[in-house]
Amino acid sequence: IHLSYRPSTSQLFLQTTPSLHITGPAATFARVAAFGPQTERRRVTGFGPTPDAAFFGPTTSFSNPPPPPGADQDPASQTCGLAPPFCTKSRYRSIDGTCNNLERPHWGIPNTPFGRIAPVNYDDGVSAIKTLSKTGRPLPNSRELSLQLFPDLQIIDPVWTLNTQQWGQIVTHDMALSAGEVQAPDFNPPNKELTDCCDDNGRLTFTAQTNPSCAPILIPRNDPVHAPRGTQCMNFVRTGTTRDRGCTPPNIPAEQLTSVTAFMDLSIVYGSSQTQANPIRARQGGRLLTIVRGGREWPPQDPNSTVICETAQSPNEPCYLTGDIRVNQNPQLTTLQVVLMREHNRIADALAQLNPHWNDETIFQEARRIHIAEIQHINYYEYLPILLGFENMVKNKLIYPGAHGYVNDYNPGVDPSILNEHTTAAFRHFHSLIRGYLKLISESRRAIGAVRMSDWFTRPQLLELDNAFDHLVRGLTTQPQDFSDQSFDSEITQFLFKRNNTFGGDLRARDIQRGRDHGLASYITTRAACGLPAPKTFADMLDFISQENVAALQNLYATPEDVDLVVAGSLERNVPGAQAGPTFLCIITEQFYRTRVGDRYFYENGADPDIAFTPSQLDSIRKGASMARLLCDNSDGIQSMQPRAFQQISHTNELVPCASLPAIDLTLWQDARGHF
Ligand code: HEM
Ligand SMILES: [Ca+2]
Repeated sequence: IHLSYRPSTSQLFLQTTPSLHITGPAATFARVAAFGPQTERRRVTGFGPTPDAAFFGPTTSFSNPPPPPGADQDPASQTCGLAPPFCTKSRYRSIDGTCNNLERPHWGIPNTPFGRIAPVNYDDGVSAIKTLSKTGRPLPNSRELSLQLFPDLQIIDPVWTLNTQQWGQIVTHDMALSAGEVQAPDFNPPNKELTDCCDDNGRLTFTAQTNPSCAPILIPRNDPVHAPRGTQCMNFVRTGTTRDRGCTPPNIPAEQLTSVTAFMDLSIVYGSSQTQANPIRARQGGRLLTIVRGGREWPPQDPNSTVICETAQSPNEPCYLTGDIRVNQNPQLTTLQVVLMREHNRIADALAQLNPHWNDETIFQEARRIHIAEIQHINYYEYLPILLGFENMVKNKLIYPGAHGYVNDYNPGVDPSILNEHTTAAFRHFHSLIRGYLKLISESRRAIGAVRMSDWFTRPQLLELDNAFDHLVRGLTTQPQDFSDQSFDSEITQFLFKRNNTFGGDLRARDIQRGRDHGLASYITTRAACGLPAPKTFADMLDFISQENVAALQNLYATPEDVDLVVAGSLERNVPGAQAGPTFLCIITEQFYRTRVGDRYFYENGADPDIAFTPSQLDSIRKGASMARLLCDNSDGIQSMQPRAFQQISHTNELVPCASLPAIDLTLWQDARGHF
């Protein structure tokens, strides 16, 4: 993990990157910064009274475990053999995130490992998937845990819309993609032969024995859905690691690699590499490439459509190409991706009007930069407070409400990499918010129909049928999301990617299995890493988990030390004002702190005048960026929206005409002085 963020690594980059050669005090700083999280001791502090007093106790500090012997000789393990990039200062972010951190140009880029706050936990200490209890017996089966602990209770959220749930998947896809997951159609194109550990009929294959990446989820004998049908397994392929790529010595634990930029930089729109970025640009007017059908703009067709959209009934059916391979996974996700693509082009068209002398590249980069700022603002000031609690965000310096002018909190010593605990455990808790049936809502906000999610996995054609696009957008902002609790919708626990079968996969079982695949530390160890009281017995867990759930855990696990983070984290009572328990809240808060202060291009940062927005531009982004306006501006013909679009319509959040909603004033980007 961060083990090689050490002086040796730092010297490597400093020596091979002439433009960054630093001497004197700055060099000392670079060496210290090279220790990354080890020197950057960060404190997460709590808010308000809660059942878990300790979370609100003095501090939590994240320091990484000491590097194992030999780690110091291995600077390449961080970049997995990639040559350190040569950085020149640029007004714009690179597409792949390189050189965001000028001292650590590879921080936050694709094909680097996730970070961790707690030590690895593999069966063999270095890479084998966790299967064994401390007692030596097998751990409880992932599917069994899903069935026993995460039923479909359909308890709906009284305040927040489905848009809150769905935007979460957008935020996630911007930040992480566990690499080498080749089984699901939503990820890299599958190489079926190599990765079919369990075939389409639910039978274990020969590959399951020959491919060490196979870790199929076995169907328990008492499975009410799959056992009667004779299903043996669900496919599961392990995530690619530093060891798979041969860039870690045998005594260093494997770390999973990510495929996208860690930065909140709309890599889902613009791609995480030049190879992804090139085919989606129009190379004209700074626009993204679109196809016009039915008088509306849609993303271009994925050349690999028969693989990516495998449920499509003909190769001519729409299957979109965007910056993210998962775009076609479910209709609501695709809806928001189309909104974002159109928003780029809307901004680009306005800039082109205002600045006829700008070329394609300038318009593209300026539009991208404004778009990213807008989404960062929505994420930090409108979306995240719903999940993390406003007070918590203020106290932990994730937001500065009421700030005028810049917030110069960029810290080059903070590694913006995504924490494994965040992407593999904590943020997946919000799979609990998913609703299986998506309402289609008219302009007068009446339900005119509903679609079943599992009928439309990897089939984005739905968006273009009978004006469904607007109906889906209004559905997102009208239908309540599911409550944040231990209930997971059966559309994702019994029917995930079911294709033409009656039943399908189980996302919760996959979350649990993935946690073991990634060698996540146990629930107890992770609590300790967060500075929360670590239960020693099952009874100790009663302080933050209900009696029924503790009893169920005790029934399933041989010892408290075996309890998975993914499992017990989702059983903790929510912290008041937040949508997760103390452990997940700690992890997610830490993540979004790093994502903010580890991003040199964060929109509120004004330290570098070549990068910063002008104070009036920043002011306009703060006043004009909103989820409501974003949806209004980029739907086909929606006329009205409630101002707080993550929140249900109510007498304090009534529908208003779209045109009356505040907007970013793009005339502030008119280049009168030839400045840009
Ligand atoms: C709307 C329907 C959704 C579906 C069908 C879905 C499906 C999936 C699937 C299949 C995976 C990979 C599972 C694995 O094999 O490990 C995944 C990963 C993940 N999902 Fe979801 N998801 C949905 C929504 C969400 C939402 C709303 C959130 C959070 C707010 C979320 C957060 C995550 C995260 C953090 C990961 C791990 C990403 C990575 O590291 O690769 N998902 N999801
Ligand atoms: Ca990104």
